[in-house]
Amino acid sequence: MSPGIPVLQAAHLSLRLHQLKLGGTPILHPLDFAPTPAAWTAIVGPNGAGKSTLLRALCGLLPFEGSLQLQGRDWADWPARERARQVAWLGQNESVAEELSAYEVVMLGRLPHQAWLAPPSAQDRTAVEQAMSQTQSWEWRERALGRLSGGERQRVLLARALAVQAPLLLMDEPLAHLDPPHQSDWVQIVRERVAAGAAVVSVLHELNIALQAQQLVVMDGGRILHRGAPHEAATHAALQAVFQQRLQILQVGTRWIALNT
Ligand SMILES: Nc1ncnc2c1ncn2[C@@H]1O[C@H](COP(=O)(O)OP(=O)(O)OP(=O)(O)O)[C@@H](O)[C@H]1O
Repeated sequence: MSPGIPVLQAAHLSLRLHQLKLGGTPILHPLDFAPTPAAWTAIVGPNGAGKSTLLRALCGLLPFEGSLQLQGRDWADWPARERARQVAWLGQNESVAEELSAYEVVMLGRLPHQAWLAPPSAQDRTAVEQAMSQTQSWEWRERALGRLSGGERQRVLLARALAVQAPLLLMDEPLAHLDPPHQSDWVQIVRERVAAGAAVVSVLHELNIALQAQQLVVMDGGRILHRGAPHEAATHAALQAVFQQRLQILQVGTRWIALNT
């Protein structure tokens, strides 16, 4: 990564249903977005706010209007394999060949690093083992993905995203199916990635986890309504507004927590 150049920069990015061949309704109104370097950004907002659409557009999975640059270079100008080394993606309800072993699934994260048809290198195997150890999924490495529980499967898919070792990590509802201890482990993994210089962007419904991010992006109606730190009164006000004033945000020790009311 070149210093001073944003890892990802979306300018005037918008998306209408006709770009999905469905009409002309705007799903994302023109917005600018650039994840803070070496930081964790959490995107939050009510159902249908456009969070997943934004994240999917940011990693090139949806057609959009506007500009998207990865490390200062237009998204479309990147060779696909090179780009895949720069951006790791964990989607919602991803379909993956269920008969593959957990190890094989995580190794898919190394494909952008491998020469065509070449066997995995020692470096690939180390990256996979590290990622599976981090998500505590190593012990079921030989089990087929389709024979894992929802939370176990999610930890394998998280390991696949980590195994890419990309400077930008985009995750859509990464905590789905994770129990509270594994949610805390996820936060720890994100902090380690950020300490190593990565930018992490996650869409989260778990506000108490999102309030531990460095930056919150609050969305509603296909727009970004607010960006700010979790301790800022303006961030609390934006959260309360988009969630119909049905939240109380309290400080507990050094942390902020949201209570449903
Ligand atoms: N392919 C599609 N066809 C029709 N409408 C769509 C499509 N994709 C998204 N939408 C609509 O766009 C809006 C934003 O959807 P999106 O999935 O981005 O919301 P979200 O903030 O991630 O919601 P949630 O919290 O419920 O997951 C919603 O109203 C959704 O119904």
